[in-house]
Amino acid sequence: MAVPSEKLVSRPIEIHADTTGYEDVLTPEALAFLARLHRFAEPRRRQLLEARRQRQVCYDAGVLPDFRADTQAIREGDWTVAPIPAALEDRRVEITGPVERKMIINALNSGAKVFMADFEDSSAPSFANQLDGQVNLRDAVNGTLEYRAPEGKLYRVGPHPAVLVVRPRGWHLPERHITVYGEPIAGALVDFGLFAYHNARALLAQDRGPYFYLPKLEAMEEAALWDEVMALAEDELGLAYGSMKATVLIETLPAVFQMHEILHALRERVVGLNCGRWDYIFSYLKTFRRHRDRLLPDRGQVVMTVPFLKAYSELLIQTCHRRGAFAMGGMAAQIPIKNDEDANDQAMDKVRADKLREVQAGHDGTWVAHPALVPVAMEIFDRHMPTPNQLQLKRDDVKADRDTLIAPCGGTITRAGFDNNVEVALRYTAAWLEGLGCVPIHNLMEDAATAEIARSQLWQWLHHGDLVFTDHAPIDLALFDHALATHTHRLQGSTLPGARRATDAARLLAELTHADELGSFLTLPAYEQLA
Ligand SMILES: CC(=O)SCCNC(=O)CCNC(=O)[C@H](O)C(C)(C)COP(=O)(O)OP(=O)(O)OC[C@H]1O[C@@H](n2cnc3c(N)ncnc32)[C@H](O)[C@@H]1OP(=O)(O)O
Ligand SMILES: O=CC(=O)O
Ligand SMILES: [Mg+2]
Repeated sequence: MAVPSEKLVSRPIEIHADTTGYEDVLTPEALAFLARLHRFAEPRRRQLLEARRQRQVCYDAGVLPDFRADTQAIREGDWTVAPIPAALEDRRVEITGPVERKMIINALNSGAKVFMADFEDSSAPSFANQLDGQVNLRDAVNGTLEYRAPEGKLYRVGPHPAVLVVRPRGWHLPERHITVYGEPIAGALVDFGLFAYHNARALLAQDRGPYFYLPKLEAMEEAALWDEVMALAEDELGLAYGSMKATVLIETLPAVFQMHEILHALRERVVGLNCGRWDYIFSYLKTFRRHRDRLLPDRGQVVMTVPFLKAYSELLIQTCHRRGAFAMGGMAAQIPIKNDEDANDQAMDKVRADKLREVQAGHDGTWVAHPALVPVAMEIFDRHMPTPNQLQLKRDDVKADRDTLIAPCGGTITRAGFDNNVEVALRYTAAWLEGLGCVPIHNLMEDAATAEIARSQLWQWLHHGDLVFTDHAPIDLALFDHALATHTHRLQGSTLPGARRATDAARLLAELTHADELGSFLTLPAYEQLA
């Protein structure tokens, strides 16, 4: 008798988790919709991830990223993106945050123009976090979102909520709790698909729409896959072609060389590009992991005015405005500092300076991580951007060539910078394993992207041999092991987020840092251990 194949024994779509409370989200129809998206996208998604690996092999062999020869006609062609919907015409300040119930209400009420609801950098993607997020967002769209705090305070969405834009996970992350014929479905499709299935029609009826931020793309083909997934979803849901809108984060080094191409691939639905500066720095580190001449200094020194970051943000503005798309700025990591007025003033000044640089460069809007920063950023953009956006500012003066976009970054590696990287990478990973995707550490917002920078820098500094600190002391693995043990001990004995998973996080970080190769994403091995 023939042995039944995997396809015959496993059911088309299965959930490997407790679904109590999610029955209205995980309906048979919604799951069938996810299965269709999966069957359509999965083979290509795998090819695209393989193409990323192949490109990295070339970079490791010494090849430098560059503009593509085969897409020159797109870069030089005369075309623009489709008109931008009225609800998104003024996005001067956008607040971002996890899809947690109270925070969604606070973000919608924050006075920001847009709320980017984040299933990605600020979410530890446990099944409960991602599904609770879907329930919360569905309630927000239906107008039934409320939250009663343990101390009794009732949270409700006010009369003028920010416009909702949802960020699904990147193409690389699987959702192991949902399988199709035994194969995990992409996290990106789960976050996008469930949100679209339950909310797209309702949003369009409210003069808003199914709007998305697309993270961590590395090539125009990855954008094209999103375009086709959205077109399929529109077709399945009976929506007009192009009604789903996308803003793409340019947050990888390979993608900066394909910004025209990415806009072109999504031209019927793209609204803008965004400078995802933290992942971009991480991507610079990863792309050049074998290039000793492009090591980065302490992450505190890698600010937006260093040549490679300045060139990236200005080229993004020029590219977007040439195509009629918005050029969104990024996130300053400062958050309000309680109980220290001077330190708080200094932090707010840094945010103001960052937002001033952005608006004067020609950005059409910016990001903040905390409601208290909305008026700070708003004041700068209102003063310097009297129009809803700056599409008219073409920035034809910008000349960002390949060499500037990958220019080495001067600076120093200090003991304090090394130690801070160990502490942040450990504490963030430990908090993430407990289910928290964004944590304040030393008064800075730390999320998956900033933690990736911290752990990649450690790897880079430790695997290029013979590097020394500013005081000439050698940077070596014994020092790392010692710092890791010290911070693990400290975290274990504290009441900080992550205390319960400190040992697991330390083990993971030690493995990643001692490994001969820089791992592609911290969150991939960490996901195996996420409760
Ligand atoms: C690289 C990138 O991808 S950036 C984008 C991803 N990162 C983010 O989105 C960061 C989002 N920010 C956050 O998660 C939070 O601001 C943190 C974790 C950094 C700090 O949060 P907290 O420690 O709760 O800050 P704090 O105690 O000052 O909060 C005060 C109030 O503001 C609320 N709040 C803080 N940040 C946010 C936010 N981003 N959105 C909505 N509400 C928020 C808190 O819920 C709290 O509400 P309450 O007074 O009603 O209880
Ligand atoms: O997602 C934003 C970033 O800076 O990374
Ligand atoms: Mg990012």
